[in-house]
Amino acid sequence: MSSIVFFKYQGTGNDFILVDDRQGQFSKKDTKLIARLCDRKFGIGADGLICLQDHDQHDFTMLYYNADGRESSMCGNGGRCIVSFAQHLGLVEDTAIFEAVDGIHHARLFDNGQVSLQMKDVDHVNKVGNHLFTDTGSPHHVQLTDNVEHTDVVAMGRALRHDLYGEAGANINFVQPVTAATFKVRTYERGVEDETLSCGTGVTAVALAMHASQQTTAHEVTLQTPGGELRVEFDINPSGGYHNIWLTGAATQVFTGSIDV
Ligand SMILES: N[C@@H](CCC[C@H](N)C(=O)O)C(=O)O
Repeated sequence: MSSIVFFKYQGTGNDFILVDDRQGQFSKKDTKLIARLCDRKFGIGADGLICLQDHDQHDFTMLYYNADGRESSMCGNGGRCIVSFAQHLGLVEDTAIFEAVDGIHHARLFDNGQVSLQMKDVDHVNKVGNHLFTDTGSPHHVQLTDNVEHTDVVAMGRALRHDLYGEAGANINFVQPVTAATFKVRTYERGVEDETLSCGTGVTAVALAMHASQQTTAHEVTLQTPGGELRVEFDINPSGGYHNIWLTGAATQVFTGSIDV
């Protein structure tokens, strides 16, 4: 039997197991192991697992795995958490540059525990029937609803995730406008196959989709999720699309430990 040292983080309630894999010893191909570590009854419990690895030019590399144990696309809240973890390890001070599956990310850390993460540029927000779709590092369906609190996010999310997007799936966001620049959001995440308390790439998609569909004219949007508040700022490309997109919110270490495997 061996043991794994881990660090548990959460970013607006989206929770992750962080592993310092600079020695390259973690079994990254072991889907069953990662799923078991993320299991809330048989493991540590988390929406995903993130490995921090060395990078030859930048501060570190981020590898992201969903709770089902499979490597996936970008995780915005996880990106904010790994930046905070890198500061904890002494790898960065108040800024960071790292590589993730969707490219290079810049980040800023603030004394109040907030972390801002620059997201990849977004060229298109597509309107399809009664919803919008965009890719902010991960694929997101965005759908307006009159009452997000009473929306059956799990049942509707699960159905749409498969019916509209097939095997690969997408994350499904339900949105309710609150003010001219504030929206309530609940997200069903593929790979977790459940609602999570917030989703960073999800609220980024919502902010851009609300702007693209004229639900807001603001370039700084507040997103209220069940796990807390996030802010998304962006600039508009003259030819369409968005750049200089920043996601900001808290990222906190919850506990550390080791687990026998
Ligand atoms: N929670 C994440 C998104 C993680 C990836 C997603 N589940 C997928 O597979 O597309 C976030 O904060 O962005």
